Amino acid sequence: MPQPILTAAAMRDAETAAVAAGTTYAALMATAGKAVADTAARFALGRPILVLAGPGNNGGDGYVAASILAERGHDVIVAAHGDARSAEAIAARAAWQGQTIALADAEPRPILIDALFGTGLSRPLDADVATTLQSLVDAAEFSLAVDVPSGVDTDTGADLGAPHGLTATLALGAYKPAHLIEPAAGLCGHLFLADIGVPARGSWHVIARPQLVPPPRDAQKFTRGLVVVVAGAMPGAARLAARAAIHAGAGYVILAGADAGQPEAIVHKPLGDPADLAAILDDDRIGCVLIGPGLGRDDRASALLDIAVASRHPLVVDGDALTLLGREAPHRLAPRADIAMTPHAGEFARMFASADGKLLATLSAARAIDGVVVHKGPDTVVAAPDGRAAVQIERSSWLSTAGSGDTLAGILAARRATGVDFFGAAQQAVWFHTRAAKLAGPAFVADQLSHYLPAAIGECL
Ligand SMILES: NC(=O)C1=CN([C@@H]2O[C@H](COP(=O)(O)OP(=O)(O)OC[C@H]3O[C@@H](n4cnc5c(N)ncnc54)[C@H](OP(=O)(O)O)[C@@H]3O)[C@@H](O)[C@H]2O)[C@@H](O)CC1
Ligand SMILES: [K+]
Repeated sequence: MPQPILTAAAMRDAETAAVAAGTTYAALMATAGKAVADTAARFALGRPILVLAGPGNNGGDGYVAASILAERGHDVIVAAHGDARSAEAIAARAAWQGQTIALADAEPRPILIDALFGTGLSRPLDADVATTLQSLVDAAEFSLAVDVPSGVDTDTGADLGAPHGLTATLALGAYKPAHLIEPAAGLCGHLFLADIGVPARGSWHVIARPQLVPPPRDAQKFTRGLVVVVAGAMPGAARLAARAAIHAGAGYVILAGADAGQPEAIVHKPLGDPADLAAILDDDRIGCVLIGPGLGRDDRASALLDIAVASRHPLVVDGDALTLLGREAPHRLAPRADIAMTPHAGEFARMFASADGKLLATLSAARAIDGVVVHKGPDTVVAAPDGRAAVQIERSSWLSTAGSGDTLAGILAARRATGVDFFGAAQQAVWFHTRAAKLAGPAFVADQLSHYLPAAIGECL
């Protein structure tokens, strides 16, 4: 099973369930604190440690970690902020035998453990706390956030005054949205996950490496998956998408409305009148249609979009087609089942409201169109209308290049055409896209991405 992603409330529920099943909150805190101590010790290499301990159970984890590290012979000082509140945090603080100073008096030390606030943060950090925390992080050689960086909203990933430049974050028990959704994800540094013995389940998870099987022995090009890519005003974008589709496992790719270019295996079909598209799409062998990359935004583009929406095949809507739909997206796509769209942040904002953070906004969009929404970015979210969501954890910032989105859309169409449903196909597409980018190396051109897709697929067989 891929790793689940839990909100703060869901994590608390999981802890409550674990306690009902026989453990105690104190035992959970002991396990969490030990995980923090183990991780800090790996990187401390004997250097002096400063633990910042807040008033809640995050601070409690910090006191436990401080005690374990001191017992192991490390030089540890705790800087406390606020009185411990919960019974477990009070006990953890009482058990700490070493030096305790006030946060305001803390001097930098090479190793910093940030246990000020965790999933219980309920408002932005006070300005003086944020300033002190930032200066201690800046001066540290290695800084580790306990559970989440202090000052991020666990559920939305909003920055509520968290420090920039943390070296690492140790997620306790399960990933939370803040570990994966920007801007909080970018503030975590290296991400580690500690099992604290709390069984965590949910309908959200991180995107894992796909598991594929080769085509069956009796496979032929049409059963492997027939993709139709519709070209428009800027045919280069559709060509990139078609190339990605044929490298991503589709058996047959038709580029409607543009010269195919390379590779020759892509089949070109001319589109004189938009109505020609209806004839091309009248084919039961088609496994997926992609419309949008370089489509244009004029009347002809809109007519092509209407024909694609009216077709009976699984449909990927991307690029210009999303801008054409705008706020009308839920209405114009209402007659459709089996649909996926791939907006970047700007296209998403033109179609849907974005309150409540990226994860919830994408889930609500998926419900609105009754289809899968792939909300692209460094923190791509794939959401299904039934409430399932998957978030990218492997990343490549080199994917921020022209044609990258066209390539993703082509991969998605190919994976859907192989028979995977859109929720699964979208996760595969996001994974292959990122993996191909890593294989391509730095500063690649989007045209090159397709060539690395077969190797990425090969890693999943
Ligand atoms: N349950 C368990 O056994 C386990 C829990 N674990 C650990 O517990 C963490 C969650 O603990 P938590 O719920 O106590 O929340 P946490 O963030 O430490 O502090 C909340 C306190 O801070 C206060 N406060 C909030 N915002 C503030 C602000 N801006 N400025 C000032 N104060 C502010 C808030 O006050 P209030 O909002 O009530 O006014 C409240 O008093 C979790 O992240 C993990 O590390 C795991 O180890 C597993 C075992
Ligand atoms: K923290």
